[in-house]
Amino acid sequence: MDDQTLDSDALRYDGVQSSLPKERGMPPAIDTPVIDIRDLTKTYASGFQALKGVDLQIRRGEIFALLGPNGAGKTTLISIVCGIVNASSGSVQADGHDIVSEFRAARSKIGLVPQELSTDAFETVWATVKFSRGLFGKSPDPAHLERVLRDLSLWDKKDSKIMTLSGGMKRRVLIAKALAHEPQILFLDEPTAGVDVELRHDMWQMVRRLRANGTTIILTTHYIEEAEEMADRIGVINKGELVLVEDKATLMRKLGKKQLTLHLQTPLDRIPEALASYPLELTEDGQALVYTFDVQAQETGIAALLRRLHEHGIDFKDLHSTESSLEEIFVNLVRHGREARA
Ligand SMILES: Nc1ncnc2c1ncn2[C@@H]1O[C@H](COP(=O)(O)OP(=O)(O)OP(=O)(O)O)[C@@H](O)[C@H]1O
Repeated sequence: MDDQTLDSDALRYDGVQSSLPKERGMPPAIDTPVIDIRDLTKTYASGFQALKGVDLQIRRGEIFALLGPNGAGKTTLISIVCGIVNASSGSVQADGHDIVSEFRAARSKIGLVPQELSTDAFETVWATVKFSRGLFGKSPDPAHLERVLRDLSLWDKKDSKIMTLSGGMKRRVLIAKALAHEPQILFLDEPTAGVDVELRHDMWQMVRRLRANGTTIILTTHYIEEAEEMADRIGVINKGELVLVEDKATLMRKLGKKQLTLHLQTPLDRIPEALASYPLELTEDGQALVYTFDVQAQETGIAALLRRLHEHGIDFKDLHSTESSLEEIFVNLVRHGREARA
């Protein structure tokens, strides 16, 4: 380990902020990005361009969710940061270390939980996590490994061969392996794809615990629910381009729409002409009017709409409002991206 690594570890645990410049041999400021990706491109040998100039800065200690449809480039991006795939151009720094010229230092900061367990079927759980720690040149620390296995409810399986474990337990082993060398940054590639609800919640809990201890978490997911539940910030990637990066709350406020549903006293068979200028929809059974409005807008138009309804003798017996979910926001973003390119 070099001095800078030691210093930045100390800095993290003390929680001391420093803005002293790096050139003077001081550790990087705590608010410098823990992962700094600049203009990253990847063209595979087939000629396929999987990443088209991605810029992304991950903040220290955050949970960042990378969302994107199949083939968007999520795994490619993670694989480059973890040194599994070479970038075609651009640069990546992990905790101040260039992932190419300072590979070992950069990689030792990172834990990667891949989508699938490929080897180790004949190894015991204990042997495989011990081996993973050793790979990064860390001195043995059975107490740390025990903590990790206990946290993941794997302690009583420590002497079992991996091939004898259930799918969910194998997933936990992947996480234990990634945590064995105490990384500051943890990548989870589709952590809960195909796992049951209980394991998914266990994983969410574990992720929160790790974050509380200062670990930065980057997860890719197809499950919008997961991003909505877990993430501090969300990045959406589509066809190799980062379409947006935003605080989750801001994203939901900015792009979210609200809908007001008015349940009518008397069903309508169509929306009256006089209300045609309003963004109103009549439900199929004619029992309710749905009004969509922008959460951001200063004037929602609700008061005027209600007055108009009253003037036209349309009474309602009940009303309720709903907010669009992250899922709707995501689908819209990806769809609009496609339309813009078409
Ligand atoms: N070794 C390779 N050679 C050529 N093309 C590849 C290679 N690996 C990935 N690709 C292509 O690059 C694109 C991005 O793949 P990637 O695995 O990064 O997507 P993803 O967002 O992780 O998808 P998923 O959600 O399905 O896992 C896809 O079109 C894929 O077919």
